[in-house]
Amino acid sequence: MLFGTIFSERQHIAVPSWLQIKLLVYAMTAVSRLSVNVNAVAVLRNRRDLPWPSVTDLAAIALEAGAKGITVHPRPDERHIRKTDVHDLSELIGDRFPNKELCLEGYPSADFLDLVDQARPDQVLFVPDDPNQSTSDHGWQFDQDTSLLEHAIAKAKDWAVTVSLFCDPDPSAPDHAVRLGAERIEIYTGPYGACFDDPARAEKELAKVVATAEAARAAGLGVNAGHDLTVANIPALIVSAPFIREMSIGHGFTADALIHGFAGSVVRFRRALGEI
Ligand SMILES: CC(=O)[C@@H](O)[C@H](O)COP(=O)(O)O
Ligand SMILES: NCC(=O)COP(=O)(O)O
Repeated sequence: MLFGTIFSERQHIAVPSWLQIKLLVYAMTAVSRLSVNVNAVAVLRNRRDLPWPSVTDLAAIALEAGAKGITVHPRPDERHIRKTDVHDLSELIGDRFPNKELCLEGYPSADFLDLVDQARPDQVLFVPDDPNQSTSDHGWQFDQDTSLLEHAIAKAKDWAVTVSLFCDPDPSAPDHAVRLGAERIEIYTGPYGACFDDPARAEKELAKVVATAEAARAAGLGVNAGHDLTVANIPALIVSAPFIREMSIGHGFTADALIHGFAGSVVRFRRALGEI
């Protein structure tokens, strides 16, 4: 059979069998690509002046269950992740999970760069979010943001932190990221994730993400993807771009974990990624 169907709970996308075989080979040799974003755990905790649910305890469960790392996106108003969470997570990973990774996401303000300096995560994702934005919804406009990014990237490099830049699904973006000296990009997958009830549109959005991923790989960048990824929409993406190194997943992961538990959802997402 030339084509198989990548099944998901809500989406079905036909992909050639050779791509599925390629994914299997990658899966057998790769470590996990799943970085669990725990922003939503902090949202829940912050409803009360109480320390539960604990961001670090749930992060530990995810790491123990096989996630590659933890991602957080502290926002200037600390509406979910607080600076103290970042320090606690950095300590957790340093003390108990030295082979796992912490990724910090944020707009490269002086305040955020100070936090990166203090926490020294494995990776930083610079995102062009303004402080009032409810969530991330676009990548960098590279022609406008050059000097801000040059400054931030130079700092992160001094601290030996891997730099990733948040990019729209646009194949021209990776060249800008290379020119600025970034090591990776994270492709914004929100438009793809928003097509959960429209398979035809999902295929079109997926094609843009994959074209961008391929351009990034050709330019020598590591390729990450994130935003609104789910157990349902990951399989078609990973089978089309099996070289993706990391997917950071928060909202969809937490929704899934409310039903299946944090450890159970790590297994479900790793299965969607073809890793187990
Ligand atoms: C960079 C990105 O894609 C975002 O998804 C972000 O990490 C989520 O932020 P919120 O949890 O504040 O919506
Ligand atoms: N970088 C994307 C991320 O960390 C999580 O995004 P989402 O799954 O909460 O949309």
